[in-house]
Amino acid sequence: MQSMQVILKQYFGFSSFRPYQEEVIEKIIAGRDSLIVMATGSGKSLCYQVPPLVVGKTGVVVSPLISLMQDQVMSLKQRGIRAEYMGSSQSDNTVQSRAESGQFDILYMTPEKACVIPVSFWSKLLRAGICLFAVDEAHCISEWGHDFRVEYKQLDKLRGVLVGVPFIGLTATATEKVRMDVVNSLKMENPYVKIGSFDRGNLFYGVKLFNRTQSFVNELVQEVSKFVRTDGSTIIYCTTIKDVDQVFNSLKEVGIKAGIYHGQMDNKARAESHRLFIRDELDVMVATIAFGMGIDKPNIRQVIHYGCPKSLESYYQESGRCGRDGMASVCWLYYTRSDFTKADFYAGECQTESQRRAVVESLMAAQQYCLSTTCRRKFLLGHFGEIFPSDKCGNCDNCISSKKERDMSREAFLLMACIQSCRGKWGLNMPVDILRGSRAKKILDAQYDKLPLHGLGKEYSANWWKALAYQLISSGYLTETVSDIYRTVSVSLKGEQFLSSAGPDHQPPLVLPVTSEMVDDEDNKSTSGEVGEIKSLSTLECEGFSEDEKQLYHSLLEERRKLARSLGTAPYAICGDQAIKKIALTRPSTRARLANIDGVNQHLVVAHGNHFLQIIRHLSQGLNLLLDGEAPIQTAITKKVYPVSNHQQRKLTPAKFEAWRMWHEDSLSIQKIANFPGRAAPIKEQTVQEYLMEAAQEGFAIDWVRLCDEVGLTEKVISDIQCAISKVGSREKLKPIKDELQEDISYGHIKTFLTMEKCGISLDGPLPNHHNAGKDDQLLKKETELLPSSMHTSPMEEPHEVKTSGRDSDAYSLDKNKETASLPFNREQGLKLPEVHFEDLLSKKRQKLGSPKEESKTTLKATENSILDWLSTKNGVTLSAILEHFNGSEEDCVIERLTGLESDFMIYRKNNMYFVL
Ligand SMILES: Nc1ncnc2c1ncn2[C@@H]1O[C@H](COP(=O)(O)OP(=O)(O)OP(=O)(O)O)[C@@H](O)[C@H]1O
Repeated sequence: MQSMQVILKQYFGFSSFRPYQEEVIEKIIAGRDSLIVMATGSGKSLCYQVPPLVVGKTGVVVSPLISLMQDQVMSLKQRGIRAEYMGSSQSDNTVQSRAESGQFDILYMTPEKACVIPVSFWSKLLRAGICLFAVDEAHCISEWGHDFRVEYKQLDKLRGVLVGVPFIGLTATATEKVRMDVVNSLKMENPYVKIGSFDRGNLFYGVKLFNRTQSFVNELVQEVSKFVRTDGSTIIYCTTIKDVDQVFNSLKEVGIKAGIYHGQMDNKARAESHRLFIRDELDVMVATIAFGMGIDKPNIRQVIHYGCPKSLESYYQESGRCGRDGMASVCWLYYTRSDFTKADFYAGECQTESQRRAVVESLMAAQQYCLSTTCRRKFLLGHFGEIFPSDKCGNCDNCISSKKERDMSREAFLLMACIQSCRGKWGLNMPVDILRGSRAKKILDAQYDKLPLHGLGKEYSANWWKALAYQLISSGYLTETVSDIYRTVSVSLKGEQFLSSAGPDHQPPLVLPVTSEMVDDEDNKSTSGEVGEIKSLSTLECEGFSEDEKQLYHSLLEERRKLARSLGTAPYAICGDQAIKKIALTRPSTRARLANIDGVNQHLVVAHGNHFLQIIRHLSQGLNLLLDGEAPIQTAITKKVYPVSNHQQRKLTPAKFEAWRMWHEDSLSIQKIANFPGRAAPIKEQTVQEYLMEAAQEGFAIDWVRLCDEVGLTEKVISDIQCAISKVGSREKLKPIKDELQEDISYGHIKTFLTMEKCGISLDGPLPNHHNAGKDDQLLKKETELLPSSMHTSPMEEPHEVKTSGRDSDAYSLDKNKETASLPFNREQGLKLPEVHFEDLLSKKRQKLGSPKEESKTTLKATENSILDWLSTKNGVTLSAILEHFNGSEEDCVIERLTGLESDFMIYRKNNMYFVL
C-alpha cells in the first residue's frame, strides 16, 4: 500500500494536502462513512480519488452530470489513473465488464445508472474490490437542497448491497437540515462529519449597479476584453436568455472568443459549447445558470453575474466556479434595482406559503449583499453561519475602495421617523413616497399626507431613500421582515434609541458611506464604477513577473493548449496554470527540476517532460531568459536543486564546462558544438571530445551509450583497442597503441576508451556496433532517447560505486587508486564479450564498478539504492542529515543522486524533508 503523500505527488503532482484532505482520506481508508461539507473548489474530489490509489481497489463515485463525469475522467486519465464513467452517453460497451472485474481505480456513474445496474454487477465488483461509494454533490439528495434529484433518494437501496463499503457524501453547500438529510438518506452509520470553512480567500468579491442598456453592455465588453488579453477565462451569468444573446453578440462583435449556453439550446450544442470552453478554445462563456454544477475547469479567472442571482446560495455556488486552482480570481455582481422585485417570478412555482417565504427571504439576502457597504466576504460567510474573524477581508470592493462618507443623521432621522409613523406596516415604498410628498391615492386614503414629514425629503430620489434604508438595515437601525411574500420595514431598538435622542432640528451624528446609488443622485454621475474605482485584478496573475517572464508564461499557456489539442484533452488536465506560472519563473532545464514543481505529476514528466523542456529552453532562449532561475514565489517543493554546483563547475574552464553543458543538457552533437554559430571561431571536434573526457574525469555526468554511439566506439573497436593494449603491455603512451591498430581507429577512440576505464565504466555489455548496425542498435538508440535523463548515467553520478545486490546493503566508498584494478574484465585477456545485455547498463541506472572486497566500512557512500534504503527506514530526513549519514560522498554528488531520484519519482520533498515515494 503506497502512502497518501506518495499518491498525491505521483498522480496529482501536489506536494501537500489542503486543509482537511488528509484526515478525511484517512477516515475513508479506515472504512468510515463520511460527510464532507467543504467550500467549492476546496479539493473535495481528492478525498475520494486518493483512497482507491492507496488501497488498490475501485472507488465508485455517483455524480449528477455526464459532462462533469467526462471532464473528471479526462483529467484523471491524463494523470495516469484508470478512470471511466458509466451512464447513458457511454459508447464503449466494454466498460461495464471491465468495471465489474475491478479494472478501474475510479468509476463514475450517474445516480440513475447506480440504481438500475443489476446486483450481480455490484457482487462482482465487491469480489474484485471496492473501497468506497461516494455521492458527489450530495445536497441533491435533499428536498431542502437547491438541486434536489429524485434518483439520489434511491441510492440508499445500495446500502444493503454494498455491505461493508464506506458511503461518502460530499457537497459544498449544506445547511444543517440538508446535512441531516444526506446522513439519513444514505443510512450512514456513525459518520465522520467534516465541515470546512466556506471562505474562498483567493476570490475577490465586488458589486456594481448597472442598467440594461447597450452602452453598459459596451462597457462590460471593454472590461472583459482587458481580461481576455491576460489569458483569463470568464463566465458571464445572465438572468435571461435575452441578456445572454445581447452580451454574447456584443462580445462577438469585438472579436472576443465567446460561447453561449442556456436551457433552450439542444444537448449537442450545449455539450459543444461546454467542451470548447473547458479546452480554452473560448475565452468567455455567456450563460444562464443552466451552465451550472459540474464546471470543473480550475482556471476560470472571472465570474460576472449580469443581474442579481435569486439567492446567496446560488451566488456562492456560481461565483465559486472561479479560481478553483487557488489563484487570484474575481467575482463581480452587477445588479439593477428591478432585480430585487422578481420575488413573485421566482416564487411562481412554490406550492406552500413557507416555500414562497423561503424564496423571498433568499432574494432579500441577495439584495442585502448587493447593497451592503461592509465587507462582502464577512457578509457572505455570515449568511452560511460562519464568522469571519475580522471586519475587513481586504479582498472585496468595500474593503479596498475609498468610499466617500458623510453625516446623514438628518436624512436618517426623517426616514426612521416616517417608518415609525407608518407603524412598520409597510415596505419601503410607502414611507419613501411620503417623504417625497406623493399624493397617490394610497397615501391620501391613509391620510399620510397629513403627516408633518410629508414632502420633507423631496430633494432626493426614491432610489436614494431606498439606498439609505438598506444602509440603515445593514447597520441595524431598521429591520426588514417577510410575511408571505410581502416585506415590511420597521424601526429596531437601535433605531428607536437614535430617534429618542434626536429631533427635527438636531440629531446625533450618523456617518454613513455614500453608496453608488446615492452618488448617482447626488453628483449626477453615470452609474458604473464611479464609486471606489477598482482596478481589474487580472494583473495579480502576473505579479512578480518581469515583462519577459510574462511573455514566457503566455507562450507556455499557448503551448500547453496546443499539446492538449493534440491529445484531445483540456489544457488544465495536463497541468494547472499555477504550475505553468512556476515553470515560467523557474524555467527548469532538467526533468528533475520539472518534476520538482508543485502541480507537475509523474505522468506529465514521463509522457511530456522532454517536450516541455525543449519548449522551455527554446522560448527562454528567444526571450534571453536564463534557465533554472529561481522563482520568487516558492513552495517547499520548488526549491532549487543544482545538478552541477558552482564549486564543481569551477573545476573546468568555462569553455570546457560550456562544451559539456551543450552536449549533456542541450543534447547537441560534438560536431554541432564544434561549429556552434555563437563561437568566434569553430573548434575541432576532437577538441570537444577531449573537453568531454576531461569533464567525465572531473565527475561530470556523461551518457556513455550516447557518446560511444557518437564517436563510433563499438564493441569491435573496444576489443581491438584492448588487444593492442595487451600487446604493448602498457597504456602509458598512446602512439604505440595506435600503431597496433587499423587506420580508422583514432586517438579519439583510444582516449575515450581509456577515460571510460578510468571512470570505471562497466564494459560488460555489447556496445553499439557500427560495423554491423542492425535493429538492436536502433532499438538501443531509441530506448536511450526515450528513457528519462536520470535513466542514463545520472548527472554527476560518482563512478566509484559498489554495485549492491538490491536494496539490502549500503554502498561503501572505494579507494580511488584501486578503481582500475577492479574493472570487471580482464585486461590481459582483452575484452570479455558480454553475457549481460547492454540495456542492463541503462536499466540498472548505475555504473558498475569495483568489487565488494574493497568496501571500506568507515565511510558511507550515497548511491541511489543506499539512499532509498536508508530513507525508507525514516519518516522524512533533512538534507543535512542525509549528508551527515552519507559521509563518504561529496555534497554535490549526494544532491545529484537525490535529484535523480526525485525526477524518477522515487523520492519527494516536503518542507525540506526527503521521503521515499
Ligand atoms: N492538495 C492540493 N494541492 C493543490 N491543489 C489541489 C489540491 N487538492 C485539490 N487541488 C486542486 O483544487 C481544485 C479544486 O478541487 P476539486 O475539484 O476537488 O474541488 P471541489 O471541492 O470538489 O469543488 P466543487 O464543490 O466545486 O466540486 C482542482 O484544480 C484540484 O486539482
